[in-house]
Amino acid sequence: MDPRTLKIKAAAEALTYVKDGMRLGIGTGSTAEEFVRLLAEKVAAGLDVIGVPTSERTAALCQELGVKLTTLEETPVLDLTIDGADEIGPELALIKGGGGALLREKIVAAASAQMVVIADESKNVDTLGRFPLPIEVNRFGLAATTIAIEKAASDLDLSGSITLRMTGGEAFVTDGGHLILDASFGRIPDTRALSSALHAIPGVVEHGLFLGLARVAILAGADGIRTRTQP
Ligand SMILES: O=C(CO)[C@H](O)[C@H](O)COP(=O)(O)O
Repeated sequence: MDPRTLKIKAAAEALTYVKDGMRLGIGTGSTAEEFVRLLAEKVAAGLDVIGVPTSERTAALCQELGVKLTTLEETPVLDLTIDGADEIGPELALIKGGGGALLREKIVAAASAQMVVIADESKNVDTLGRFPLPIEVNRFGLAATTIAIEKAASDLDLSGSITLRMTGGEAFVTDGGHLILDASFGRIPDTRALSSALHAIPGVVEHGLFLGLARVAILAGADGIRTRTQP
């Protein structure tokens, strides 16, 4: 089955979690975009929901397709966030941020009563870290922040390249105006320790480890849909 079909299947299953009147967090990325397309069809058929987009890109798609939007200022408590992921590990710990929206994605997920992750089976892993961990950093002090991240990683026996994300020959800039460092650690056995160590570095705005946020992962594979849950 081609990758897009799998994404659509996962997105369609996620729609069953959406109920009339819900306040939604709406994720970013190609899988989340399939969800927005299906959601827009339901909205056109009469479903009444309102959403907080996790990126300017998602906001633009929602506006184009007629999905009503709000902000966390107007609607600070959400019922459900649907979003993709780059990796889904034990206890539904995630790596996110491949699309560069990790800061807003984490804020929106944390403001939601439930987070449902949608992906194809290839994103399910035994240990997080094969996908480079996105770390959003302030522009100021980039070199010093990078050294501090290397030191924090080394203290946890993690090593690997840490590279500034580029796009079209220029540094990638997030919706919040920050930069992204992609850290290729290979394996991250202790995600909580790394999360705490990164949060302790002043130039780190946020990182792509999503711990204790996802409650459901909908995984689409050649054999059908599999749902993983985390109490
Ligand atoms: O975290 C993300 C964006 O910041 C995305 O959810 C993640 O990169 C997965 O994207 P895709 O569905 O395109 O594989």
